[in-house]
Amino acid sequence: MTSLARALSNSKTSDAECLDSLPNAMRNCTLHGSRREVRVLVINTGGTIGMKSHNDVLSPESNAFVEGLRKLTTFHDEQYAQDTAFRPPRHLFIVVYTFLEYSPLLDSSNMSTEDWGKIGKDIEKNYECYNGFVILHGTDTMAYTASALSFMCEHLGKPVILTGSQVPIYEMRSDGRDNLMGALLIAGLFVIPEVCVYFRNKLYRGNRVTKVDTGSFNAFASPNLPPLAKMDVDITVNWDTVWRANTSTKFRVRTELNRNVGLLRLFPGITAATVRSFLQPPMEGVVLETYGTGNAPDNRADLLAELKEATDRGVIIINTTQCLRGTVSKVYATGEVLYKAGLLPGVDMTPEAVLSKLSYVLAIEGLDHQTKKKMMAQNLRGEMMADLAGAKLDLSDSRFIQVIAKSLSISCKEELEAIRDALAPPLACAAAKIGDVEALESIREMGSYLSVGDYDGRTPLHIAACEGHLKVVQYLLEHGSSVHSRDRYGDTPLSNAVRFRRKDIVRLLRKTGAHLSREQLAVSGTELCSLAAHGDLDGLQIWHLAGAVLNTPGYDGQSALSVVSTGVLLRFLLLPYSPKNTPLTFSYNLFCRCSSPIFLPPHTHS
Ligand SMILES: NC(=O)C[C@H](N)C(=O)O
Repeated sequence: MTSLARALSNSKTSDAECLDSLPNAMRNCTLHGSRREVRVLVINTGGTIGMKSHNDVLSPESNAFVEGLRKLTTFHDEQYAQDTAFRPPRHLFIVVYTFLEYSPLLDSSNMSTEDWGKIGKDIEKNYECYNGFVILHGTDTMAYTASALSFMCEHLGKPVILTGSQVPIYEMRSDGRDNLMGALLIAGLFVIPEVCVYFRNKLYRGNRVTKVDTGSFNAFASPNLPPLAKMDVDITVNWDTVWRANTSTKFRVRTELNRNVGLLRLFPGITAATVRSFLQPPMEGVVLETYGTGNAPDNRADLLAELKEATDRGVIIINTTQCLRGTVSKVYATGEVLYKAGLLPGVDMTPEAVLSKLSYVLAIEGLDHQTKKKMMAQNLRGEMMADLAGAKLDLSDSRFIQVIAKSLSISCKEELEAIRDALAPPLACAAAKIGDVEALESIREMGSYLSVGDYDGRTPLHIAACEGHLKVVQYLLEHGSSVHSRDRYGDTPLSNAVRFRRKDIVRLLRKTGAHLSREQLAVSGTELCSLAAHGDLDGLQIWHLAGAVLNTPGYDGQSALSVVSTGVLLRFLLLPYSPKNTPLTFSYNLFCRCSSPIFLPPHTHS
């Protein structure tokens, strides 16, 4: 453990102590200030990836992972860490990652709901400092943790990627190195706002996976949803499948979980007494694993009566299939009896996802029983197939695409889709520029992703933020645009709104969880001093709204507060101020939550 990591694990350590123990590498990294530097927080909870063998059995080894990685040149670029003058060429990315190691490290069989809460809270605490998060975790219960985190993380806008391995990373033949490298790259370079599992070159939605193999490196499957991304020679992200945030609410983690839930697997000959005792209070939510498309014996009145009695009492029972793939539906009389007994269909959810969804929904205070049942039937985080009735895209419905297709003599579906994908981003940007919500809606109806940027990586949200079109910004946020997208200059919609002084948009973006990046905060001191020196109250106000801290020193060590004239200062202090919205200070963000960083060598990203 580094001295800083040790300082961090002591909750009584003051911020000043943390700063004192800051290693040189960390100080250096603040000087790099490259726009191509992305930051990832790795939370190490344990699992085989960091285990060593003692008396022929594997168990987690504390304080060994970081030092082990430092010795691997692919995982740590010492030269970059030391060379403060080095500026990477513009087409290269540097992934700077930091470890937060839990104590004790756990075999994932020892994980509990409290551990899920701790991970969630650590993501929340560090949310603004990092582009993405990697959770090192044992494979045995990874599907449960990934599902639970997917529900606990509300309005998530950044990637949270769980990974681990089947063989410890210290061994000659280990899948851990590839898994960690892939997870770091995706967490750092892609805005995939989901809790995911990365394993064996594939990125899966976390609440869709299940562990299917004890011995293969291909340990996970996502039977009802294709992978979100594949890391072959190229990294291919299936953006059509990626879950969109659809929100203008800030990220938060809900750690309250109801533990009165359970899984019951039906088998021929199960007795009514077994079912009765399982459904006894305090049980509140049950995942019933049934046969095939959700079937149970319809010639067992005793069993069905126990189920009915429990649902009448308010126990929520979800009908899921024992099959690995497929969905629950009302095809057979043996399935219909379960609907009549008050069970809800689990559609195509995995048992892990249903269990954690129940645990999450049942713990939400202030919801009546009916609302909780309704939530269980809703697709909250992409955990189940949406109701597709009427949602099927028919490209020929779109007149615009039809006209273009006709003039190019194109008729096959693939070619039409290619045209749509090529045209949609610039069209959406043009619609955002003129504030045309209806045009954006039509483009979205064609099946296009409104977060895709133009040739400069500028998304419709960047453009609407510059132009000050509040309604468009609101619409885009509610339809999957990410507040964290960065254009080729490293600018975010928030920094654009600040530059063009769009206060109402800055407020909305902040409410949604947008924040200034480390680089923007680092230069904010000088910018604020300049605004203060010119008596530009409006400019100071907008930076303040965006989260800049007014006493951040500029290049000469002076802050805006020391530069500003008294008149302006007094006017400024009259601004409405809510302690809840106070941004974390720069030094707190940057140093006190970080242990010593490790540098990945530059990665070419096409
Ligand atoms: N491959 C693994 O990580 C298995 C280990 N028992 C764990 O879940 O922690």
